[in-house]
Amino acid sequence: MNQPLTLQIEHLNQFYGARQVLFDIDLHIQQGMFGLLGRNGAGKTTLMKTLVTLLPVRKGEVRIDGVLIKQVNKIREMVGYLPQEFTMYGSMTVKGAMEYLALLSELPHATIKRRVPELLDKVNLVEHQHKKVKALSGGMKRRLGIAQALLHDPKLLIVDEPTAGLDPEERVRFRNLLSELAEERIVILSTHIVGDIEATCEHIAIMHEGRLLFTGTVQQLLQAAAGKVYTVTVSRDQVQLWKQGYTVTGMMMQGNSCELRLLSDAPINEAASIVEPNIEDAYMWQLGLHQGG
Ligand SMILES: Nc1ncnc2c1ncn2[C@@H]1O[C@H](COP(=O)(O)OP(=O)(O)OP(=O)(O)O)[C@@H](O)[C@H]1O
Repeated sequence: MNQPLTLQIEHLNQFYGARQVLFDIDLHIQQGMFGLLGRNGAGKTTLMKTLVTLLPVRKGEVRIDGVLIKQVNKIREMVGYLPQEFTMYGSMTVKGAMEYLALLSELPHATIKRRVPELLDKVNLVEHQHKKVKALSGGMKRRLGIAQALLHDPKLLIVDEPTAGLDPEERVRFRNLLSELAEERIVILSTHIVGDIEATCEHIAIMHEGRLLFTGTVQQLLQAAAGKVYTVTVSRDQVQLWKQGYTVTGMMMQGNSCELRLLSDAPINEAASIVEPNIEDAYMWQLGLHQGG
């Protein structure tokens, strides 16, 4: 009865007019939290919009829990979406806006009465429910965004760049909320912030220029960069030279010298030490592989 949820994306190509922006995307995602990492313009939003049926699939196949994405009405009942630029009725109260959206989603009255308070509680906004939406902080607005995306209890929740502009405390709180929600559904978190992924996702994909560069676990990503990350101390005036020769992932100035953290496929020199990759190094390593660096 309780089969694990799956999202299957096969040979997905996506276009804006004649311009192709996604190339042969193959992804199988299971229940839990999944991180989609990539620079601005990598194609993350396009993929998210495709999954929530805002863009039609012209080439390839997508199934959510076995249901083909072409069954738009069915799919819309299964997905919840918090877009990057999320705005809500600013002069309504938090509770009022939720109820209004629930009405627009044609939820039955009895369900609205039960679910709106439940969701406000889940996202920790009960004490702010009578405030106007425009008076909420950035973090609270995002949490309200999540609450509205959960109104119809979706099996797949998609959150696009949710922590941009949040302070560190709000960011942690928001990530924890997503982890909780992923206990009973698939949550896809799209971000260019490596730390968001590291803290929450076991499985990840890296996108670059419309293609998947990597899919696997965070552990596998780190493993792929093992033995490729070095630290070396150089004098300040040599820093530029080193930056031209290597991908530098960290710099720490110490008086007249500087400790560089850098990526290299081959040993550098006796003074350089190999260190454990962190996720940022590992991400940069994948980008470098793609660019032939
Ligand atoms: N409506 C559109 N029409 C034409 N091209 C578009 C459109 N939206 C996005 N693109 C292009 O598609 C590519 C992928 O953009 P997309 O927004 O999916 O990337 P992203 O990884 O989500 O980046 P960001 O975080 O900046 O939104 C980019 O080259 C972008 O310029």
